[in-house]
Amino acid sequence: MLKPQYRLKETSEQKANNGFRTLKRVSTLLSKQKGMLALVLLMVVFSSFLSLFGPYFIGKIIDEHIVTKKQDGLIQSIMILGGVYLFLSLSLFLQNYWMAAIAQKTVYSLRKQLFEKFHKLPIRFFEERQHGELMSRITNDIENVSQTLNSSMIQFFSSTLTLVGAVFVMLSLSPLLTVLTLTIVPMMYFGMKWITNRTSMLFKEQQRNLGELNGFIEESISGQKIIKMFSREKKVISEFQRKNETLKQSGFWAQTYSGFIPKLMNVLNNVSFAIIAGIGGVFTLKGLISIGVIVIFAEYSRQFTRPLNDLANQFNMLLSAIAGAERVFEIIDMEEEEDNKEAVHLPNIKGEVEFHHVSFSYEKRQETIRDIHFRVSPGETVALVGPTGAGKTTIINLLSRFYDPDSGQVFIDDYDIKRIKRASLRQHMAFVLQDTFLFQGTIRENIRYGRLDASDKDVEEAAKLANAHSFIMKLPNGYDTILNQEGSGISQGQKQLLAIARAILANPSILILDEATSSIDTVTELKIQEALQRLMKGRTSFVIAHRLNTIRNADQILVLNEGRIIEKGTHHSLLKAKGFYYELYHAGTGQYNMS
Ligand SMILES: Nc1ncnc2c1ncn2[C@@H]1O[C@H](COP(=O)(O)OP(=O)(O)OP(=O)(O)O)[C@@H](O)[C@H]1O
Repeated sequence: MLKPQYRLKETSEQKANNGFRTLKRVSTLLSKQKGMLALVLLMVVFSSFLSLFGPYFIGKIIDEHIVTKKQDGLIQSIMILGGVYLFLSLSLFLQNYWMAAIAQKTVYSLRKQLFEKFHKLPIRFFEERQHGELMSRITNDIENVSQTLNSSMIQFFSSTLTLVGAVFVMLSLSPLLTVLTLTIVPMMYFGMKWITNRTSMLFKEQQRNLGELNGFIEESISGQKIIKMFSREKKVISEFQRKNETLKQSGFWAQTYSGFIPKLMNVLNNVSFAIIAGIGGVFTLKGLISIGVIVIFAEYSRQFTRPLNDLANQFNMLLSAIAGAERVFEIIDMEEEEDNKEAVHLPNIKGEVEFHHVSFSYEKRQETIRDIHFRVSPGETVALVGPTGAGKTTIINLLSRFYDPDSGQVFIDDYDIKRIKRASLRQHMAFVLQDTFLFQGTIRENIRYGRLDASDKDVEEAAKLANAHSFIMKLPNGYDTILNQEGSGISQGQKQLLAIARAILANPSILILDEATSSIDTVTELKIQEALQRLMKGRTSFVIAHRLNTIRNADQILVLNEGRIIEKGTHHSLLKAKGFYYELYHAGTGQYNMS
C-alpha cells in the first residue's frame, strides 16, 4: 500500500494563502445565491440596528418620562419599543430562515460534487487512501462547513456590526465613560487567551482520543467473530477501558477549562457594570450625563462583551470549517480518470486479446511487471499462475484499464484499449472475484447488477444457469430475500453462484475470474465448477487459477514469476518441460501449490 500523498507539509504562509483561497471559493459558491444572500445581509443590518436602537430608546424613555415624571407620550413610546423588539425578532427569524436555505443548498451541491467526483477518480486513488478517511470528508467535513455557514456567517456579521455600532453610540454619549467601560476589553483578551491556550491543546487531545476510541470500537464490532474465536473479550474490554479512561481525562480538563469562559465573561460583565454604575453615578451627580445614559451604557456593555466572545468563537469555527472545505476541494480538484478525446465505443467483439511488450509499475522505484507479451484467441481460457505477488492481478488490472501500462500496448480485437472508452471496454467484460461484493438489497437486485435492463425472467434464467436457482428458492422470500453488504445468511459458495449469475446476465465477451482459495464443500464446489463451465463457454476467459481442474483444462497457461512470464504452454507441455511450473506442481508433497 502506498502512503497517502496529499499531506504535504505547508509553510504557515502557504497555509494562510490556502485558507484565503478556500474562503474565496466558498464565497463564490455562496454567490450563486446572490439574491437571498443580499436579503440575509439586509436583515442582519436591520436586526443589528434594532438591537442597538432598543436600549438607546429605553434610555431616552427613562430620561424623558421616568426622570421627569412626564406621562405624555409614554404609552406611544412603549408601543414603539414593543414594535422595535417585534421587528427585531422577525428579522432574526428571517435571516436564520434564509441563511439555512443558502447553507443547505451550498452543502447539497458540495456533497453532490464530491460524490460524483469519487466516481471519476482512478482506482489508484482509492487504493492509496483509507476508506474511513474518505468517508469522513463527505460526512464530517461537509457537516463542518454546513454548520459554520448556518450559524457563524450571520453571527460574524451581526457581532461586528453590533460591536462597532455600540462603541460609536457610546462614544457619542460619553467618550470618558466609554473609555472606562472599554478597560475590560484588554482584561477579556488576556483572560480568554490564557484559557484558549490551554483548551485548544486539550480539545485537540480530546478529538484525538475520541478518534482512537471510535476506531477501536469500529474494529471490535467488525472483528467480533475473531474476538470470540480467540476468546479475547476480556483483553478487548480492558483495552477499551484504558482508551475510555484517557478520553475521560482529556475530556474532563478540556471541559473544565472551557467552562471558565462563561464565568470569566460574567465576572467581567459585572466589573463593567460596576464601573458604569459607580463612575456613571458620579458623572450623573455632577450633571455630566443623564440616568438614561447609564441605562444605555449598562445595556450596551452587555451587548459588546457578548459579540466579542462570539467573534472569538466564530473565528475558531471558521478555521475548522476552512480546514474542512479545504479537504473537500482537495478531492474535487484532483485529476480525473478521463478517456482520450478520440476514445471510441467498442463494437461487438470476438474477444481476441493481445499484450504487446507491456511493462508497468505501481510505484516508480519498482517495476511490477516487465515485458509481458502474449496472444489469446477468441473463446480461449488462459490460466494465470505463479507465486503470490508475481503480478497476476496486475495483468487483469491492466486489461480492464484500472491502470494503464507504462510501456507497451494491450489490444482487444486489434483495438488498442487506450483508445476505447473505459465504460465501453468494461461492458464487454464480467468479473467473478474471490470476494463477491453484494449490495444491500434483494437477491434479484443483486443479480440484476450484471445488466440493469434485464427482466425478472432473465434474472431467473441466469440464476438457473448459475446453479443458484435451487438455493434461492429455498430462502424464505426467494428472489426477494434481502441481503446486507456482508451477504450474511448465505454461504461463501452461494455468494459465488450469485456472482456467476450476475456475469451470465451481463453476457460479456471477456471473462475475468479470480478463483477462490477458500475451501468450499464438495457439492457446492461441483455446482460452481459446472456453472463456470457454462459461463466460460465461447468467451475469452482469464482465470487467476488455484484449482488444478481449471488449470488442466486451460488452453494456455501463463506462468508468472517476479513480474515476468517465465513459461507458457498447456498443462502437459509445461510438465514435460520440467521447468518452474513442474517445480510448482510438485512442490512439497506433490500438492498443487500455485499461490
Ligand atoms: N496498488 C498497489 N500499489 C503498489 N504495489 C502494488 C499494488 N498492488 C499490487 N502491488 C504489488 O505488485 C506486485 C504484484 O501484485 P499482484 O497483486 O499483481 O500479484 P498476484 O500475483 O496477483 O499475487 P496474489 O496471488 O497474492 O494475489 C506485488 O509485489 C504487490 O505488492
